[in-house]
Amino acid sequence: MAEAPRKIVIVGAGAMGCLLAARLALGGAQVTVVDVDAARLATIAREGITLCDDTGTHHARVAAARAADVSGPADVVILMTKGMHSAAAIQSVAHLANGQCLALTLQNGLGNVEAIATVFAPDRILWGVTDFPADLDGPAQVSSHGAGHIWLGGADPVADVHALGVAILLDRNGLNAVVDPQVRVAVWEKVAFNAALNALATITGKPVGGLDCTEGRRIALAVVEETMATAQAHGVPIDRPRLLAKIEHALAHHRGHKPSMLQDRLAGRATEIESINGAIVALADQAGVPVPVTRTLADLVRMGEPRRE
Ligand SMILES: NC(=O)C1=CN([C@@H]2O[C@H](COP(=O)(O)OP(=O)(O)OC[C@H]3O[C@@H](n4cnc5c(N)ncnc54)[C@H](OP(=O)(O)O)[C@@H]3O)[C@@H](O)[C@H]2O)C=CC1
Ligand SMILES: CC(C)(CO)C(=O)C(=O)O
Repeated sequence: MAEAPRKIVIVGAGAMGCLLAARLALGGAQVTVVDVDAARLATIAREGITLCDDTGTHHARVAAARAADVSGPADVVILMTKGMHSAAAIQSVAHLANGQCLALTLQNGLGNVEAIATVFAPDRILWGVTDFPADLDGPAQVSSHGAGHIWLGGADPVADVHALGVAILLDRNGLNAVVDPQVRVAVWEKVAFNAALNALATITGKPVGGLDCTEGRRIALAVVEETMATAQAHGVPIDRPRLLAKIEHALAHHRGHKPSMLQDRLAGRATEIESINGAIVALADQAGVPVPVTRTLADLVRMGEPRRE
């Protein structure tokens, strides 16, 4: 797809979904957000989304609807729920998965592409990562401070041809997007980053800047080494200096940000621990790679999860 798509459906109108929706709508795209929270949808439909970023406060008009009420055709469906909701969320928009519609996930963790692939054909699925921080300040109010980027590509090489058009769409709306020919590596690097910082922030209750101490750095580095060994065993060559530079960037520039996993913990919601640390541990066990620190962080986060009745 050489031309940038314009009709966008964002599934999951939380912090990241609202950030993407506001930026795209402010740039002139037709954006509809979908969520399971009827009250949030009603607020967005009535008031639009308010975005506070380093350039000021912006109000974006965005359509909002329940999944079943969204009619196609759409150019792109962007999945932005938490990982444990991916399967249900993508099934809810299965009626849009026809014709030329693409699906993109910028979610953290592993397993989201597999959920999308139950609905979209392999040549329509894009994946990627973002280091934009986003915090919900109200049902339709999001803030994002500090620099951020998006890296994306085809989840399967047959989808690579569509990556440029979507990257152009995101990039021209201030979302600093590029096509990454090594997007699988980027996704794994982000998983390592989140396994270190998000889990540690959730356990300690500290925002990113609170992890910038000898102990925080020692634990984060151990998780990085373990995830690198796991990735290597699965044929994914993580770039160590680049990953460490991303962690340093977050420690320096996202100091006040509460990682999304900590936001979930503070709100009493389940976290993405299974698709981040849990997924690394499962893949490490398959390959016989020891990951004691990552496993311990996973167990500590699990101990704080809301009880399943
Ligand atoms: N926030 C951040 O700074 C960043 C987040 N990410 C990643 O982006 C993804 C989204 O995170 P974030 O925006 O923080 O998450 P949020 O929890 O803020 O938003 C997710 C939204 O999806 C909704 N949802 C749940 N199930 C469904 C469903 N079946 N259909 C439609 N909507 C549903 C949730 O509703 P309810 O609350 O009722 O469950 C919620 O409104 C995650 O993978 C996260 O790790 C990546 C980079 C930065
Ligand atoms: C914003 C960022 C990159 C840092 O923690 C993130 O991925 C998250 O909050 O989940």
